[in-house]
Amino acid sequence: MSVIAESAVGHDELAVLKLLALEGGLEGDVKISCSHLADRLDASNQTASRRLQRLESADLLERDTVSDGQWVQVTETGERTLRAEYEDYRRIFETDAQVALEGTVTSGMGEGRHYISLSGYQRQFEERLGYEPFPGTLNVDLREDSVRRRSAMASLEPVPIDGWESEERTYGPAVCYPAMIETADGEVYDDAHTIAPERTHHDDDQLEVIAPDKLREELGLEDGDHVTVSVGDRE
Ligand SMILES: Cc1cc2nc3c(=O)[nH]c(=O)nc-3n(C[C@H](O)[C@H](O)[C@H](O)COP(=O)(O)O)c2cc1C
Ligand SMILES: Nc1ccn([C@@H]2O[C@H](COP(=O)(O)OP(=O)(O)O)[C@@H](O)[C@H]2O)c(=O)n1
Ligand SMILES: [Mg+2]
Repeated sequence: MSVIAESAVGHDELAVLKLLALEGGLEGDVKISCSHLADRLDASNQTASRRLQRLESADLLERDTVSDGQWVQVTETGERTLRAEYEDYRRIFETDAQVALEGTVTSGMGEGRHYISLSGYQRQFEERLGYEPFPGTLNVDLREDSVRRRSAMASLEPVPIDGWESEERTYGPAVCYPAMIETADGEVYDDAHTIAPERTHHDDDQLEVIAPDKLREELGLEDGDHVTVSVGDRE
């Protein structure tokens, strides 16, 4: 059922959702009539009504019908769907903008320390990031919307760290981006980088940050503390 409902939502329905949001549908209920909507869409009343129905079935919209029209409100799922579109346009038009990711500090598996200390990586950090990182990665458990927004980092300029080999084994490459961390108290640390190792035990919801200093000490961070990591060069 939900598959049918979801597949019924295409670009035409999204256009209606956007229109309703423009009329205030995100902030609260807006009152519309099908004929007004049909006018705006340059479509028939039936078409306008069908699109509203599909949006409602897909849980993107809530409706309350009254005698002279209907009250509509864009749902949380609806807002998320619009935001995903917005992120796409951001990626098209805003190259090199900052991507702000939010989450909470968390402990990992204690492996970051080992990898960051290896000379095959250290050499590259000093050369390409300009510092010797504190041995470890500060792990940030990203909020759901930030996990999605993370893909916007693809439009930023990365600092590549190459894979290498020792006598015993090979080590994978990683990608770094310049980053700034801000705590809930407004304390800021500027010279950090995010690091995404190609071989990792973590999923997309974990962001790893490296810096010349121990960030837990510099910023007084403990597990569960909220941080914003702004990724990308400042304009
Ligand atoms: C620079 C760097 C290189 C890594 N290379 C590898 C690798 O070659 N193979 C691997 O299994 N994990 C590699 N990892 C990933 C770690 O095993 C681990 O998944 C990750 O860094 C999280 O560690 P943490 O939970 O201790 O913070 C690397 C991590 C970093 C930071
Ligand atoms: N720049 C950094 C890097 C790591 N750390 C912390 O240093 C410790 C060692 O890092 P790690 O990656 O080996 O450990 P976990 O992230 O697995 O807990 C962890 O407590 C990290 O949160 C930090 O405070 N500042
Ligand atoms: Mg770590």
